[in-house]
Amino acid sequence: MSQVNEHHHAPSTPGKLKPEKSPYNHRLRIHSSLSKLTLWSSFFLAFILFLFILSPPSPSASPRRSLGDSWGGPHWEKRVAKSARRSSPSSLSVLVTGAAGFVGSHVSLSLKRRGDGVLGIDNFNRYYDPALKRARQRLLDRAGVFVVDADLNDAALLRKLFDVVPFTHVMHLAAQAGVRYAMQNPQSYIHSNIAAFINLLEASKSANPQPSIVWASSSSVYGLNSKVPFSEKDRTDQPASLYAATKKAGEEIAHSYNHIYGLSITGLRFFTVYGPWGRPDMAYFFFTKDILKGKQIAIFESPDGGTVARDFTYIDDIVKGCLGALDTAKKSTGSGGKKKGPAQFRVFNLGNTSPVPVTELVAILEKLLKVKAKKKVLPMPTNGDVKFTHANISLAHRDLGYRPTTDLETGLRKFVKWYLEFYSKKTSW
Ligand SMILES: O=C(O)[C@H]1O[C@H](OP(=O)(O)OP(=O)(O)OC[C@H]2O[C@@H](n3ccc(=O)[nH]c3=O)[C@H](O)[C@@H]2O)[C@H](O)[C@@H](O)[C@@H]1O
Repeated sequence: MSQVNEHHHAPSTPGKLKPEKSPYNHRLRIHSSLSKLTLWSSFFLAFILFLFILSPPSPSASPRRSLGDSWGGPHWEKRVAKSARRSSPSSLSVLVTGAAGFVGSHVSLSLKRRGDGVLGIDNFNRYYDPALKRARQRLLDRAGVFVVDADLNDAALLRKLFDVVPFTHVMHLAAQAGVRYAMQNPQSYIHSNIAAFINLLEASKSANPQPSIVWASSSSVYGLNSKVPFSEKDRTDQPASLYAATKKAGEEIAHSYNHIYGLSITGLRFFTVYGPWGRPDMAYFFFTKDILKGKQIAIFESPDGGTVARDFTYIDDIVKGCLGALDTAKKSTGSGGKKKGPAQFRVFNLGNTSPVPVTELVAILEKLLKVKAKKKVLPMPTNGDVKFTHANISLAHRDLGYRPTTDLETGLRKFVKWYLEFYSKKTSW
């Protein structure tokens, strides 16, 4: 989820519907009956509004935002608490940010399935089709995960959530993703990846108990690093995009909160995650769409004419890495907003350890879709793309038990199956 703040959560003010009094109603009867009518219809409207505010949001609610989406109130708090309730004291209670996003929805479902309490939050912004996010939300709703429709920059909301639920963990997956979009909308990266993250850390450090935090960084922090495979020890001070720079900044900000407040924080550097329910802004997704439509696709090659490759990582492997990170996270040490001792601080690569050229990705898609792609080879744009990514995952293997098992063809087969079903409209999600 990205955090473009399009929405306000001003409490509804039914009191504003007070009937107006006419100073002339003693003179003219007609005026009198008119003002009575106005009075009664105002009461009626206020009553309807009151009922509407009290009514529980329907699980099959339309993707449109409604007054019922505003947060607060006893019914809302009950829903929040219920969703976050764990099945046993040894289970986790996790606040998942970006829960209606690609990785967020998968992680939320996995946690819920194994008995953890999960509360989601997402701002449903329009970076890509919100209808897909709403479809993921419906899946979550059916599984018993409530997704609060709000922006992480809303500090009062976050305080409220931590008041209602003593979260043991925060899985922070909300972000403005995408490498190339940063040229178009730089502010959205600051809003979501910097400001929202700080807001979340502020709320977490003041919470009692302080949760342990696991969050999504990115392989893009390696930027112009040319030493392969990328190890956590390699330099990450040469970002090639604003997106990468904000993720790197997030890692440094996380360190300062760990140092000052004793928050336990784990950053996960994801490597080009793909799979069912994925993000339509990513190449494998829109290549599939365009190939099926017979539209030309652009395949980037590096400035020296070489292939561009990615360490594409399947969503189920990433989910296992996220759960491994949550399960091995130590407790935060602070309380009352004050550090009581040193806290855990970790960074892991979560990749597949086998880079595949984009040309190969396209060949697999052509095979699975049984359609020849109309390809055009173009020089890689200079707006943030890097030539090559390749993860060294020995640290994640050692500490999280992380071991990816899905190769690109197997994973893309699952993606294509989902894609065809989802967009066939035969299944209603
Ligand atoms: O690993 C990561 O850290 C990042 O992975 C992806 O970024 P990227 O690998 O650039 O993914 P895509 O945008 O799907 O591009 C995949 C490959 O296709 C190439 N590409 C993209 C678009 C296009 O039209 N043609 C093309 O050849 C890109 O150069 C790249 O090599 C995600 O979009 C980021 O949010 C994430 O943080």
